Amino acid sequence: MRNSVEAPVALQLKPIKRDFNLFVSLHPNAIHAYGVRSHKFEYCDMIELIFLCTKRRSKGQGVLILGTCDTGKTLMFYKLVYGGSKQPFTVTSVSPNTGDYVIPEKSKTLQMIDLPGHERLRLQMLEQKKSSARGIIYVVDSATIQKDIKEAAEFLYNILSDSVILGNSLPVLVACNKQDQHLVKGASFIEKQLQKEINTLRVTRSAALQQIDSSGNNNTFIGKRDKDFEFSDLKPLRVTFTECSALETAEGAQPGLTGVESWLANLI
Ligand SMILES: Nc1nc2c(ncn2[C@@H]2O[C@H](COP(=O)(O)OP(=O)(O)OP(=O)(O)O)[C@@H](O)[C@H]2O)c(=O)[nH]1
Repeated sequence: MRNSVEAPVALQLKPIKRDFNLFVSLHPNAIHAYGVRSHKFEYCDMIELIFLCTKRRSKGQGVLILGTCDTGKTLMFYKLVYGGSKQPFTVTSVSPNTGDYVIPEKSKTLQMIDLPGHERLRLQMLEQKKSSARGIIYVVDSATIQKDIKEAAEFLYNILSDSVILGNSLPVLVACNKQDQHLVKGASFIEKQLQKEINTLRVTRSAALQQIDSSGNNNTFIGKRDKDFEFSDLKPLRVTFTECSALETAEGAQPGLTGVESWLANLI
């Protein structure tokens, strides 16, 4: 994880001695970190305090495109990175694809990273790339989601319970792809189904882990303990849903990737 720290201008200050009350009034959030270890506030405390005040949440430029197999991640990647100029014939990915996406009208660039959906590779690849991420697009196939709900929910659960992703509050967009097909499920239906499945998963996963760790301490329970799981319970991590279609059809079918592009525009 990269932490960017602003230039410690206060290092140029002369060593000072101040009482604890002044320290508290300078930085109330740091009381917990310092406690009442010392009633004197020294030069080295000042340096630590400056660090605490200027430390920023790590933010990479990468946007991970994740999902199970054949949901349309690679096609989406090509559409975003190369626009309409390249409509590739995609095959099952075994390694990441990376390329730049320039946000229209902002002249800012995000690095799109399409990761393989194969179950043997996806967690390992996520592990390698997660710390450089600024956001995650989780792609589901809206035509087959009912049949594949367990696998789709399980991978999403792994993502949402990851300590780095939770710790960095990475925004997650669930892209309900292939909306150009007939009889597909809409975003709100998919959201409810995923919530239901994750609700079950978090109980079974926690129970399994409690058998291993009798202390009962594990970080895999996401959401609130006293109610059914809802994505909104993960705040400050934001999970949003959009309907999209990565495939360009002859009629230029809607919704295309409009929802994905407006979400990307708000990432920077
Ligand atoms: N109808 C339709 N087909 C799509 C859409 N997006 C992708 N596809 C098709 O779905 C199939 C799988 O697409 P990929 O982009 O290779 O899927 P992937 O998620 O990268 O698959 P893996 O590499 O196995 O993880 C291809 O035949 C695509 O043409 C879409 O929006 N609509």
